[in-house]
Amino acid sequence: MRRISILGATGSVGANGVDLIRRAGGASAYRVTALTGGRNIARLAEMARELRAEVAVTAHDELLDELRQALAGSGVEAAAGSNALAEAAARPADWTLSAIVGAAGLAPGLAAMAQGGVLALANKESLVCAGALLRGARQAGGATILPVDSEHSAIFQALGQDDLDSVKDVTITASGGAFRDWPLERLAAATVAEASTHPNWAMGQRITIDSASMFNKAMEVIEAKEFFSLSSDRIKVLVHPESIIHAMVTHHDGGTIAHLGAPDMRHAIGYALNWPVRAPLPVAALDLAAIGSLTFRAPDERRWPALRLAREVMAAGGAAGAVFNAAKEQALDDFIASRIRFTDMAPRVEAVLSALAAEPGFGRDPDSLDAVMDWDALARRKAAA
Ligand SMILES: NC(=O)C1=CN([C@@H]2O[C@H](COP(=O)(O)OP(=O)(O)OC[C@H]3O[C@@H](n4cnc5c(N)ncnc54)[C@H](OP(=O)(O)O)[C@@H]3O)[C@@H](O)[C@H]2O)C=CC1
Ligand SMILES: CC(=O)[C@@H](O)[C@H](O)COP(=O)(O)O
Ligand SMILES: [Mn+2]
Repeated sequence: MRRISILGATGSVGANGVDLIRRAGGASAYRVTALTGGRNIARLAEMARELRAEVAVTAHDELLDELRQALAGSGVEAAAGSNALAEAAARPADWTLSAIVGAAGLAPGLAAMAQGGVLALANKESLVCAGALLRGARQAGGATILPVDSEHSAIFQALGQDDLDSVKDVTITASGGAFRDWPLERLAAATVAEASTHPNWAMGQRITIDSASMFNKAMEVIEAKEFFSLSSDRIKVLVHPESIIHAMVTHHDGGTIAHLGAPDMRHAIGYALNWPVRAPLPVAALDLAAIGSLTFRAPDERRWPALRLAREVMAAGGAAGAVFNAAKEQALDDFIASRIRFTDMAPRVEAVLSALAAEPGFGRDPDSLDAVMDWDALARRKAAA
């Protein structure tokens, strides 16, 4: 029986993964090694009981007793804290869904890679802050990384067996998020509630706000560079309000292959779960006649300065990705806590990048998890200040 683990099971991507496992037969179809979560102990315990997980882990030490009580009599081990998270991720599993939000997903993701198997990667922050480390782990441990971010899954699927040398460029689409059509002068007053709605996708709050600021797309451009080893000039962004086309691959022969689908993450997660086989999934087929038309616009960098920052990060290389991600996470925390305005986030991240560019070693790829987390901590402190 295939062994699986889901890191971040209680979140939006994680719960979609659990839904697919449940529909495939749950504990009678898969042996569930580890399920992890954060603060949502009731949900974590319920999932772990249902799927008869070997271990359930909360990231928070202080919630261990609550998790133990919720799992009493179930036979599921309970554990807590960041070390326990990495230890659970390191237990043998053939397939691990990396769906923790933020740089907190990096250490458990690397631990899962070290034990081999497939890492189905939704946690884009890992590739943004530690692309070189993940590539190294892929080579060293014999692990396979499959993309779960919808655009990267779309590129992967559109590429098929084609050689990257035949590819002129790839295009990642962006919905434009909550404020796509707002007048620019209104953006400074955008509230957290307004930024936390998405026109097409149901997702966690953080990525939803990142969609509105376009930091999500900025991260995805860097993710595409790291995942597919493409240079920045071969990765384009196109605003596509309907979120039906997720990505396109354009070849030197003039052909463009697009990947289309309903905005439902169970497609990308299920594709990675069943890869290399295409199994049926509970995802609605497209009715293009009902949709009628698909529209496109060029991205406006005045509205979305994060896109320009992504290009600068890719040009800088080295620790820039780790600094960019951490400064963005801190700026997002500050926006959510109403300490800064929506429009303050990009200038804050840009200021941190400029300030830390002068630090020794900034131009070198961080060569260990500790080195990445040192840059991460420094960037957060700078952004908070
Ligand atoms: N949502 C989506 O459709 C998509 C998401 N992604 C990416 O997937 C990842 C997950 O996103 P999403 O599911 O929306 O996020 P959610 O906020 O919905 O879920 C995040 C998960 O991570 C857990 N978590 C939060 N903080 C920590 C921490 N410090 N340590 C360990 N675990 C933690 C949460 O636990 P708890 O809730 O119990 O506190 C939850 O299980 C992100 O990297 C995102 O960018 C990519 C493409 C699409
Ligand atoms: C589902 C997914 O992959 C998200 O990253 C999505 O793409 C967000 O939508 P935006 O296009 O608005 O960033
Ligand atoms: Mn995406």
